[in-house]
Amino acid sequence: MSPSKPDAGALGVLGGTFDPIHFGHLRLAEEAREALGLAQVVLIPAGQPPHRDVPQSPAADRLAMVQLASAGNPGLAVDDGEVFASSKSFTVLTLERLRALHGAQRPLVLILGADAFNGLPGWHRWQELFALAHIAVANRPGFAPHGRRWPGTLSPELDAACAGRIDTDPAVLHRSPAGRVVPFDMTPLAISASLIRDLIRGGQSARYLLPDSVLDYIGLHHLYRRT
Ligand SMILES: Nc1ncnc2c1ncn2[C@@H]1O[C@H](COP(=O)(O)OP(=O)(O)OP(=O)(O)O)[C@@H](O)[C@H]1O
Ligand SMILES: O=C(O)c1ccc[n+]([C@@H]2O[C@H](COP(=O)([O-])O)[C@@H](O)[C@H]2O)c1
Repeated sequence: MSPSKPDAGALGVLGGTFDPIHFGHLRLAEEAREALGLAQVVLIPAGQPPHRDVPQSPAADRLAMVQLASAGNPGLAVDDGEVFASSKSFTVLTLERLRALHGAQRPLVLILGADAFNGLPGWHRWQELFALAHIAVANRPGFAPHGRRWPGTLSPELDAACAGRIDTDPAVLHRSPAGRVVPFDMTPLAISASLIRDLIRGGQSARYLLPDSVLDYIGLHHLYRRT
Protein backbone atom coordinates (compact mmCIF):
# COMPACT_ATOMS: atom_id res chain seq x y z
CA MET A 1 0.00 0.00 0.00
CA SER A 2 1.22 3.49 -0.71
CA PRO A 3 0.76 6.44 1.69
CA SER A 4 -2.63 8.13 1.32
CA LYS A 5 -3.65 11.74 1.76
CA PRO A 6 -5.54 12.56 4.98
CA ASP A 7 -8.62 13.35 2.88
CA ALA A 8 -8.61 9.86 1.37
CA GLY A 9 -11.39 8.88 3.80
CA ALA A 10 -11.59 6.55 6.75
CA LEU A 11 -9.73 3.28 6.30
CA GLY A 12 -11.13 0.05 7.75
CA VAL A 13 -8.69 -2.50 9.13
CA LEU A 14 -9.77 -6.14 9.43
CA GLY A 15 -7.16 -8.52 10.81
CA GLY A 16 -7.69 -12.23 11.14
CA THR A 17 -6.09 -15.62 11.00
CA PHE A 18 -8.28 -16.32 7.95
CA ASP A 19 -7.69 -20.08 8.20
CA PRO A 20 -9.50 -19.98 5.78
CA ILE A 21 -11.25 -16.70 4.88
CA HIS A 22 -15.04 -17.18 4.59
CA PHE A 23 -18.25 -15.27 3.90
CA GLY A 24 -18.50 -14.18 7.57
CA HIS A 25 -15.24 -12.23 7.12
CA LEU A 26 -16.22 -10.90 3.71
CA ARG A 27 -19.67 -9.71 4.79
CA LEU A 28 -18.09 -8.18 7.90
CA ALA A 29 -15.73 -6.17 5.68
CA GLU A 30 -18.36 -5.26 3.11
CA GLU A 31 -21.07 -4.31 5.60
CA ALA A 32 -18.59 -2.33 7.73
CA ARG A 33 -17.47 -0.41 4.66
CA GLU A 34 -21.06 0.48 3.75
CA ALA A 35 -22.52 1.03 7.21
CA LEU A 36 -19.59 3.09 8.46
CA GLY A 37 -18.86 4.97 5.21
CA LEU A 38 -15.28 3.68 4.93
CA ALA A 39 -13.23 4.44 1.82
CA GLN A 40 -11.79 0.93 1.82
CA VAL A 41 -11.25 -2.03 4.12
CA VAL A 42 -7.81 -3.57 4.26
CA LEU A 43 -7.68 -7.28 5.11
CA ILE A 44 -4.59 -8.25 7.10
CA PRO A 45 -3.85 -11.96 7.50
CA ALA A 46 -1.93 -12.66 10.70
CA GLY A 47 1.48 -14.28 10.19
CA GLN A 48 1.83 -15.57 13.73
CA PRO A 49 -1.52 -14.91 15.44
CA PRO A 50 -1.15 -14.31 19.17
CA HIS A 51 -3.41 -16.15 21.62
CA ARG A 52 -4.22 -19.22 19.57
CA ASP A 53 -2.61 -22.41 18.28
CA VAL A 54 -0.43 -22.27 15.19
CA PRO A 55 -2.80 -22.02 12.19
CA GLN A 56 -3.36 -25.20 10.21
CA SER A 57 -2.41 -23.53 6.91
CA PRO A 58 0.88 -21.72 6.27
CA ALA A 59 0.71 -17.94 6.20
CA ALA A 60 1.48 -17.87 2.46
CA ASP A 61 -1.60 -20.01 1.73
CA ARG A 62 -3.83 -17.93 4.00
CA LEU A 63 -2.60 -14.78 2.26
CA ALA A 64 -3.25 -16.32 -1.17
CA MET A 65 -6.80 -17.24 -0.14
CA VAL A 66 -7.47 -13.70 1.12
CA GLN A 67 -6.19 -12.34 -2.20
CA LEU A 68 -8.46 -14.71 -4.17
CA ALA A 69 -11.48 -13.88 -2.00
CA SER A 70 -11.11 -10.11 -2.35
CA ALA A 71 -10.19 -10.04 -6.04
CA GLY A 72 -12.47 -7.81 -8.09
CA ASN A 73 -13.76 -5.77 -5.16
CA PRO A 74 -12.16 -2.30 -5.18
CA GLY A 75 -13.59 -1.72 -1.70
CA LEU A 76 -11.17 -4.30 -0.33
CA ALA A 77 -7.37 -4.33 -0.19
CA VAL A 78 -4.91 -6.86 1.20
CA ASP A 79 -1.94 -6.01 3.41
CA ASP A 80 0.80 -8.65 3.69
CA GLY A 81 2.77 -6.84 6.41
CA GLU A 82 1.96 -9.33 9.17
CA VAL A 83 2.55 -12.38 6.99
CA PHE A 84 6.13 -11.37 6.27
CA ALA A 85 6.98 -9.93 9.71
CA SER A 86 9.31 -11.92 11.95
CA SER A 87 7.43 -10.96 15.12
CA LYS A 88 4.06 -12.12 16.43
CA SER A 89 1.09 -10.38 14.80
CA PHE A 90 0.31 -7.89 17.51
CA THR A 91 -2.37 -5.46 16.37
CA VAL A 92 -0.77 -2.52 18.13
CA LEU A 93 2.34 -2.93 15.94
CA THR A 94 0.25 -3.13 12.78
CA LEU A 95 -1.70 -0.01 13.70
CA GLU A 96 1.53 1.85 14.45
CA ARG A 97 2.77 0.88 10.98
CA LEU A 98 -0.48 1.95 9.32
CA ARG A 99 -0.53 5.19 11.28
CA ALA A 100 2.99 6.01 10.04
CA LEU A 101 1.94 5.11 6.49
CA HIS A 102 -1.30 7.07 6.39
CA GLY A 103 -0.39 10.04 8.58
CA ALA A 104 -1.70 11.34 11.89
CA GLN A 105 -5.03 12.64 10.58
CA ARG A 106 -6.55 9.85 8.51
CA PRO A 107 -9.25 8.00 10.46
CA LEU A 108 -8.34 4.34 10.94
CA VAL A 109 -11.13 1.98 11.99
CA LEU A 110 -10.21 -1.38 13.50
CA ILE A 111 -13.07 -3.77 12.70
CA LEU A 112 -13.72 -6.56 15.19
CA GLY A 113 -16.35 -9.23 15.65
CA ALA A 114 -17.93 -9.28 19.12
CA ASP A 115 -15.83 -12.27 20.18
CA ALA A 116 -12.55 -10.54 19.35
CA PHE A 117 -13.69 -7.32 21.02
CA ASN A 118 -14.57 -9.11 24.25
CA GLY A 119 -11.01 -10.48 24.40
CA LEU A 120 -9.37 -7.08 23.93
CA PRO A 121 -8.06 -6.74 27.51
CA GLY A 122 -5.78 -9.72 26.85
CA TRP A 123 -4.12 -8.09 23.86
CA HIS A 124 -0.58 -6.73 23.81
CA ARG A 125 -0.53 -3.04 24.87
CA TRP A 126 -4.30 -3.02 24.36
CA GLN A 127 -4.94 0.31 26.03
CA GLU A 128 -2.83 1.98 23.33
CA LEU A 129 -5.11 0.78 20.54
CA PHE A 130 -7.62 3.55 21.28
CA ALA A 131 -5.05 6.25 20.49
CA LEU A 132 -4.18 4.62 17.16
CA ALA A 133 -7.60 3.82 15.71
CA HIS A 134 -11.33 3.84 16.24
CA ILE A 135 -12.87 0.43 16.94
CA ALA A 136 -16.01 -0.79 15.19
CA VAL A 137 -17.63 -3.90 16.66
CA ALA A 138 -20.02 -6.17 14.78
CA ASN A 139 -22.44 -8.67 16.24
CA ARG A 140 -21.52 -12.30 15.78
CA PRO A 141 -23.98 -15.16 16.42
CA GLY A 142 -23.27 -16.76 19.77
CA PHE A 143 -21.17 -13.88 21.07
CA ALA A 144 -22.81 -11.22 23.21
CA PRO A 145 -22.69 -8.44 24.12
CA HIS A 146 -22.97 -5.86 21.42
CA GLY A 147 -24.88 -2.76 20.49
CA ARG A 148 -26.86 -0.80 23.02
CA ARG A 149 -26.63 -3.57 25.60
CA TRP A 150 -22.92 -2.85 26.06
CA PRO A 151 -22.72 -0.60 29.07
CA GLY A 152 -22.67 -2.76 32.14
CA THR A 153 -22.18 -6.03 30.28
CA LEU A 154 -18.51 -5.73 29.31
CA SER A 155 -15.72 -6.89 31.57
CA PRO A 156 -14.97 -4.15 34.12
CA GLU A 157 -11.62 -3.24 32.53
CA LEU A 158 -13.05 -3.06 29.00
CA ASP A 159 -16.04 -1.14 30.32
CA ALA A 160 -13.70 1.37 31.95
CA ALA A 161 -11.55 1.73 28.83
CA CYS A 162 -14.67 2.34 26.70
CA ALA A 163 -16.18 4.92 29.05
CA GLY A 164 -17.07 8.03 27.06
CA ARG A 165 -15.98 6.44 23.79
CA ILE A 166 -19.08 4.48 22.70
CA ASP A 167 -21.27 6.07 20.07
CA THR A 168 -23.82 4.44 17.79
CA ASP A 169 -23.54 7.18 15.13
CA PRO A 170 -20.89 6.16 12.56
CA ALA A 171 -20.41 9.85 11.67
CA VAL A 172 -18.12 10.20 14.71
CA LEU A 173 -15.57 7.99 12.96
CA HIS A 174 -14.99 10.73 10.39
CA ARG A 175 -14.51 13.60 12.82
CA SER A 176 -11.25 12.43 14.41
CA PRO A 177 -8.47 9.97 13.55
CA ALA A 178 -8.99 7.58 16.49
CA GLY A 179 -10.54 6.93 19.88
CA ARG A 180 -14.26 6.13 19.39
CA VAL A 181 -15.94 2.75 19.77
CA VAL A 182 -18.89 2.17 17.45
CA PRO A 183 -21.12 -0.92 17.44
CA PHE A 184 -22.83 -1.82 14.20
CA ASP A 185 -25.15 -4.57 13.05
CA MET A 186 -24.28 -6.94 10.24
CA THR A 187 -26.23 -9.81 8.74
CA PRO A 188 -25.78 -12.53 11.37
CA LEU A 189 -23.78 -15.37 9.84
CA ALA A 190 -22.93 -18.35 12.01
CA ILE A 191 -19.91 -19.23 9.87
CA SER A 192 -16.47 -19.85 11.34
CA ALA A 193 -13.17 -21.03 9.96
CA SER A 194 -13.20 -23.87 12.52
CA LEU A 195 -16.51 -25.11 11.13
CA ILE A 196 -15.08 -25.09 7.61
CA ARG A 197 -11.91 -26.92 8.68
CA ASP A 198 -14.02 -29.53 10.49
CA LEU A 199 -16.26 -30.07 7.46
CA ILE A 200 -13.32 -30.53 5.10
CA ARG A 201 -11.47 -32.82 7.49
CA GLY A 202 -14.65 -34.89 7.80
CA GLY A 203 -15.00 -35.15 4.02
CA GLN A 204 -18.17 -33.01 4.00
CA SER A 205 -19.05 -30.11 1.74
CA ALA A 206 -18.11 -26.56 2.81
CA ARG A 207 -19.57 -25.09 -0.37
CA TYR A 208 -21.55 -21.83 -0.01
CA LEU A 209 -19.79 -20.98 3.26
CA LEU A 210 -16.84 -19.42 1.44
CA PRO A 211 -15.99 -18.33 -2.11
CA ASP A 212 -15.60 -21.10 -4.71
CA SER A 213 -12.17 -19.68 -5.60
CA VAL A 214 -11.01 -20.29 -2.02
CA LEU A 215 -12.56 -23.74 -1.90
CA ASP A 216 -10.82 -24.62 -5.16
CA TYR A 217 -7.50 -23.40 -3.69
CA ILE A 218 -8.05 -25.56 -0.61
CA GLY A 219 -8.69 -28.60 -2.80
CA LEU A 220 -5.72 -27.94 -5.06
CA HIS A 221 -3.33 -27.55 -2.12
CA HIS A 222 -4.85 -30.35 -0.01
CA LEU A 223 -5.44 -28.04 2.96
CA TYR A 224 -7.32 -29.07 6.13
CA ARG A 225 -7.38 -32.74 5.23
CA ARG A 226 -5.21 -33.72 8.20
CA THR A 227 -5.12 -32.39 11.74
N1 LIG B 1 -19.25 -14.99 11.09
C1 LIG B 1 -18.68 -13.89 11.57
N2 LIG B 1 -19.42 -12.82 11.94
C2 LIG B 1 -18.83 -11.70 12.47
N3 LIG B 1 -17.51 -11.57 12.66
C3 LIG B 1 -16.72 -12.60 12.29
C4 LIG B 1 -17.26 -13.80 11.75
N4 LIG B 1 -16.22 -14.66 11.50
C5 LIG B 1 -15.10 -14.02 11.89
N5 LIG B 1 -15.38 -12.80 12.38
C6 LIG B 1 -14.43 -11.81 12.88
O1 LIG B 1 -13.35 -11.75 11.93
C7 LIG B 1 -12.11 -11.55 12.62
C8 LIG B 1 -11.11 -12.63 12.26
O2 LIG B 1 -11.66 -13.88 12.65
P1 LIG B 1 -10.88 -15.26 12.47
O3 LIG B 1 -9.95 -15.18 11.31
O4 LIG B 1 -10.35 -15.69 13.78
O5 LIG B 1 -12.09 -16.20 12.00
P2 LIG B 1 -12.90 -17.30 12.80
O6 LIG B 1 -13.96 -17.79 11.87
O7 LIG B 1 -13.32 -16.76 14.14
O8 LIG B 1 -11.78 -18.42 12.98
P3 LIG B 1 -11.68 -19.69 13.93
O9 LIG B 1 -12.97 -20.47 13.81
O10 LIG B 1 -10.49 -20.42 13.39
O11 LIG B 1 -11.47 -19.17 15.33
C9 LIG B 1 -12.45 -11.49 14.12
O12 LIG B 1 -12.60 -10.11 14.48
C10 LIG B 1 -13.80 -12.21 14.19
O13 LIG B 1 -14.58 -11.77 15.27
O1 LIG C 1 -2.43 -7.80 19.51
C1 LIG C 1 -2.78 -8.79 20.17
O2 LIG C 1 -2.31 -9.07 21.29
C2 LIG C 1 -3.83 -9.71 19.57
C3 LIG C 1 -4.36 -10.79 20.29
C4 LIG C 1 -5.32 -11.58 19.69
C5 LIG C 1 -5.74 -11.31 18.38
N1 LIG C 1 -5.19 -10.26 17.72
C6 LIG C 1 -5.60 -9.98 16.35
O3 LIG C 1 -7.00 -10.05 16.20
C7 LIG C 1 -7.34 -10.54 14.90
C8 LIG C 1 -8.28 -11.72 15.05
O4 LIG C 1 -7.58 -12.73 15.76
P1 LIG C 1 -8.06 -14.24 15.63
O5 LIG C 1 -7.14 -15.00 16.54
O6 LIG C 1 -9.49 -14.24 16.09
O7 LIG C 1 -7.95 -14.60 14.18
C9 LIG C 1 -6.01 -10.88 14.23
O8 LIG C 1 -5.64 -9.78 13.40
C10 LIG C 1 -5.04 -11.00 15.39
O9 LIG C 1 -3.69 -10.67 15.03
C11 LIG C 1 -4.28 -9.46 18.29
